[in-house]
Amino acid sequence: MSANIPLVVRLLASSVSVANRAGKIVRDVMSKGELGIVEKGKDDYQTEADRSAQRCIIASLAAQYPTMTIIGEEDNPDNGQEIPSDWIVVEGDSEVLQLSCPHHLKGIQEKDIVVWVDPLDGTSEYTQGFLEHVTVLIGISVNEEPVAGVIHQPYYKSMVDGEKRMGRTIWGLKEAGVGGFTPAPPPDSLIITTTRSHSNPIVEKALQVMDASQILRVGGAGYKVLQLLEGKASVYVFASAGCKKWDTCAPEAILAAAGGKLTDILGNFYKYGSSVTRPNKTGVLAAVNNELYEYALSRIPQELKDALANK
Ligand SMILES: Nc1ncnc2c1ncn2[C@@H]1O[C@H](COP(=O)(O)O)[C@@H](OP(=O)(O)O)[C@H]1O
Ligand SMILES: [Mg+2]
Ligand SMILES: [Mg+2]
Ligand SMILES: [Mg+2]
Repeated sequence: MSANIPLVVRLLASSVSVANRAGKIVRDVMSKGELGIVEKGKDDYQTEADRSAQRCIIASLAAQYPTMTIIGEEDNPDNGQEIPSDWIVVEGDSEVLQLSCPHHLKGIQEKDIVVWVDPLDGTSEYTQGFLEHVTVLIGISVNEEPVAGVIHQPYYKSMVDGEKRMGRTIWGLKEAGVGGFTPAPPPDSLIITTTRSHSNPIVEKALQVMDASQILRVGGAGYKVLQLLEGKASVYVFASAGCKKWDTCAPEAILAAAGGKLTDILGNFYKYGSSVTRPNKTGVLAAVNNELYEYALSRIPQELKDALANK
């Protein structure tokens, strides 16, 4: 890769390529049928696919960007095993390498970047066979702010030049654009997307106040933001702790690159520096444009905001 291409663009190109490789690992683990499920906490699981995909992504990025901070969801996923050499991906996606870098990101160095890796978002759905909901997320933050990201969907089916293709990779770079999918306008009526497997009474209360025509309950922060980008849902509402920085970094960056917004339920942006706490304690609120976002925020009652902020 040319050293003349700005770091952020090279890193996004590397992230697209390695997310594709990680997606193949996710499919291979499922085909073998040995998921190796570990219960990390209540309603919180890890599989061999989460562990292996994370090892692939972190080893590949660390090999190319040795001084950069990379934070993955899973703790100690390697268990002392060596990484297969074909899991190390070092070439970058050629289309992304052509991107013109926003001026203010041109001088960014490895020390200014934190990469947030969710090797498999939607693990509950993966173990239950809702495979379309599963994504691989790589979020790139610069000085605490998400600026670029990748959402890879390993089980997305399409036809390319008359051939069946499995998997697709959506990317975004703030102020430069998005790719890997066809953006669509939001639906005509208000459709909310929310959690399928992590609800509670406050989550439900925040859905009721939206006065929506439909509520879609699907897995993963990545998949919910894809539904916003593709015009399948108007707003993503999750009034609960539970999501972490690796769930929202890539989706927030791509949504912002597409003109949208992702914050907590109070309307505040999360920060993504290496020392922040991992949990997104005050929930998630997101939309593909400002009008929908402001509508949704205006519907959240103060007592609900207080309930989340004071938990
Ligand atoms: N109550 C909770 N406990 C643990 N994880 C939660 C959670 N609520 C949300 N999450 C995490 O946030 C992500 C999106 O959740 P959801 O599908 O419910 O919207 C999932 O990421 P992972 O699948 O990567 O762990 C999920 O585990
Ligand atoms: Mg998890
Ligand atoms: Mg996740
Ligand atoms: Mg995960």
